[in-house]
Amino acid sequence: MAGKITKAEHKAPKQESSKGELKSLAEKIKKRALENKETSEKVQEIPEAEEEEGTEGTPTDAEQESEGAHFESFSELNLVPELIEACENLKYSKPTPIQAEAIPPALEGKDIIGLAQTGSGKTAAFAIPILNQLWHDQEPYYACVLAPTRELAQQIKETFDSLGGAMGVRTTCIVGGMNMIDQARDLMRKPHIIIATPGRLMDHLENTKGFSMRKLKFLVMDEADRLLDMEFGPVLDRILKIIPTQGRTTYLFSATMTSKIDKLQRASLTNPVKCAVSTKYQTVDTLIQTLMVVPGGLKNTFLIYLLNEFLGKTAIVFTRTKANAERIATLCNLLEFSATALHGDLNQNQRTGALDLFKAGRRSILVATDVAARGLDIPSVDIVINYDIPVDSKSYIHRVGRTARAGRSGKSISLVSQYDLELILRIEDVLGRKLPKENVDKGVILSLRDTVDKANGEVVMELNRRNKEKIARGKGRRSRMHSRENMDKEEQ
Ligand SMILES: Nc1ncnc2c1ncn2[C@@H]1O[C@H](COP(=O)(O)OP(=O)(O)OP(=O)(O)O)[C@@H](O)[C@H]1O
Repeated sequence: MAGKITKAEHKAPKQESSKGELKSLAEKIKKRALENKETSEKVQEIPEAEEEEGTEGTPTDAEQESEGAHFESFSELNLVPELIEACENLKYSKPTPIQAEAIPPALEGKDIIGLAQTGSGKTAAFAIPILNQLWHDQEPYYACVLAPTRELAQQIKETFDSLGGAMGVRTTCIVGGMNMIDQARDLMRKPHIIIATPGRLMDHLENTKGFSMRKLKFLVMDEADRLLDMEFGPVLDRILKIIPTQGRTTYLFSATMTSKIDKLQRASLTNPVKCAVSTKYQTVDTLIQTLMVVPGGLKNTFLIYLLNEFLGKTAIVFTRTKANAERIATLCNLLEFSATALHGDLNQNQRTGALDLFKAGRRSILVATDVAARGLDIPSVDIVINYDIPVDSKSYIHRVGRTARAGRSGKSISLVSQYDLELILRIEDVLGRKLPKENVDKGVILSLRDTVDKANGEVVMELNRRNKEKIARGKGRRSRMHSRENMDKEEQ
């Protein structure tokens, strides 16, 4: 029985189950939905979870929305022609508000603290002034961009490549989980821009002969508030000690502001210009955010119900734990919703593979931990589902920001159990409003419950079996791997 469940990221979406009742579930759900419409009065009521009245929250420490410089085109920004052309090629018709606000002072050589909503073009806002200056200087190890996750670092590299390709810019991505020797070789080719996760960069600074950032001109911290948290703080301090402060320009960017950014400002910024085009915790207007109150024991059923409602759409489902991400992705696949998992327990090839499958549209559901919460820019994402409510309100802002990017519309739905009420109240508080409740067809949900529970039971058994195998296999290897992987904080 357990052997029939196959790993989410390696199998085609249509999977055979020995259980007849699990076959073609999507069609069955539709059929049952129709049947239930006729008998909806008769169906048993789902017990309502205890609901608390939330208070209308107001954003704390809300920033004043800045006026914002207005530019109708990139040619007004006094950039080198290669960059203007690159923006045209990328179909960037005019600068976004954060770009209009941040690029002019950046071109004057100022340090920048950039705050703008998710999906508002912050990457180009810091990449363009760096590339513009690089055009004049053409020096190796010119700029370093730090990002909290490997996937985000890779994506930032791609943005630099697209914007700077015509200028002949050399970039390299230095992240955990990849071969150190290959990376050392890439570093010896003297790239202009290094995009890195902090742990692995530190590893190279300490161990790769001939590599130093003593002449670094630009340091960028993307998702700066995340980089400054407890997890990354110590390694960041070590990096900051090694690279020069004098003659270095520093940019901090994020969609969420914390006092920790101010701390870093004290530590290493010089008279920074604060470019804030959104208030603290502001989400974009094109994003519709709702919640579903989920009675005990029905979370999986509610999720499958939702995925069926949005059949044909592209969704990211966020979980709090790696185990939940793996379980939900496997459950989705067993029930014939094509899903793949992304979390820190996968090796880098599996992580890259999962993301590529999702980006290419070969999987319509990405089930991920917060490793995918920040920065990932996948325009096709229609819906974000919070299977688990994030414990941190900032995470909520970043997670839901994976949809409704660059002016597109999108939707987020949070599954709220009785244990999550406090968390969701806190989130509503920072958002400054209550999230409306999503309507559900209770009849359909009840009709799904047995099938979903049974499938989940199979999945749990199978994953337990796989885990035991993995532990048995990994005993010898673990001690060898441990010290290096410890550096890659973004894994955790
Ligand atoms: N001037 C522009 N015109 C149109 N699209 C743009 C422009 N600048 C950037 N974009 C596009 O907007 C999308 C979002 O940009 P980006 O990923 O930089 O957002 P972000 O603000 O960093 O978001 P997050 O806070 O989630 O990291 C990208 O697909 C990018 O190509």
